[in-house]
Amino acid sequence: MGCALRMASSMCATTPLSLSSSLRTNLSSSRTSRAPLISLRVSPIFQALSFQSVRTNFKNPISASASASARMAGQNKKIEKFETEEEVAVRLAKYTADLSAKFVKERGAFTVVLSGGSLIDALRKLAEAPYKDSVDWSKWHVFWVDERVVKRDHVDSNYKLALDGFLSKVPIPTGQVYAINDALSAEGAADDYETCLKHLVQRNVIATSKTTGFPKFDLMLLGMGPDGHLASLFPGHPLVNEKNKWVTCIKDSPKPPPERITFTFPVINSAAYNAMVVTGEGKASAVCTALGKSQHSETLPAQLLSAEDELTWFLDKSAASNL
Ligand SMILES: O=C1O[C@H](COP(=O)(O)O)[C@@H](O)[C@H](O)[C@H]1O
Repeated sequence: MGCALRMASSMCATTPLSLSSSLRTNLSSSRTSRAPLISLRVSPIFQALSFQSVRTNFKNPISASASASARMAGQNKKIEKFETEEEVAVRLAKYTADLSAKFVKERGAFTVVLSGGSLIDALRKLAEAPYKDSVDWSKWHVFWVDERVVKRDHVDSNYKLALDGFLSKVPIPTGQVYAINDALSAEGAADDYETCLKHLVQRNVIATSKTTGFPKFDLMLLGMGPDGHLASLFPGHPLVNEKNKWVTCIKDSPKPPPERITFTFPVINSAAYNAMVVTGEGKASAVCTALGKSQHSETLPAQLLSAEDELTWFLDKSAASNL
């Protein structure tokens, strides 16, 4: 695709600058929409990347005709159903681009949280025309709702997945992609990421929820496993009940790899907009339970998902087949 990625920062895992100074470095360096390569010694959490645009052809950008949208009574929860996964991807691109425009207009920045897994492929249309050129990528700040404790170039890395499938195709400033520090232990990486978020909240890059006091990301783009897990919050695991921490770690994930870090529910549910994107028949049963249409012996994490402004479930026909 002619897409070039250059690792730009000098990683400083052993002797990082203080977070506040590394943050200053990155925020100031990211004021230009195409940030130059940075060769400062910065905390690895503020990894700097450089992206080169690619050209793609994309016809018939919006065809959400098969969408059946239903707002659930009395809740800020919507379900949008589509015939195919392709239509989900088309709709998700427009939905995300529209929210980007809204938040850039309202607050001059757009804070977007990515998950790993199938979500990244579902974002593919956003890196194509018309959005590739119409979205103000310079205002995007990108975070991860969960990450595996592996090196960033490891096949299991959610960062690598997003980089290869989406981030390397759009010109988001290098200092605004907040990868997790892959040189730290699970506990260390979770603490480091939470500290990073706190600095960005202080600077109002990330908003704060007036209701909960937790960070209020503009949009989280989430996926759900067939077992009903989201982020790295798994059914029956005590982390599902965490009430205080923003970011925590799990060392016994039932889905490999076992060590991960994850946002907690107070942070996830404080997001302005949460988009849960689910496709495929293998998830139909969990979708049914998560949306309260069937019972399960234990509460699935996906059942606990909400949002401050609006939660939308984007489903293809297969995922919605038990509803
Ligand atoms: O392990 C993970 O799984 C979930 C779901 O992945 P999917 O491939 O079934 O969509 C994902 O959302 C999460 O970020 C990831 O770490």
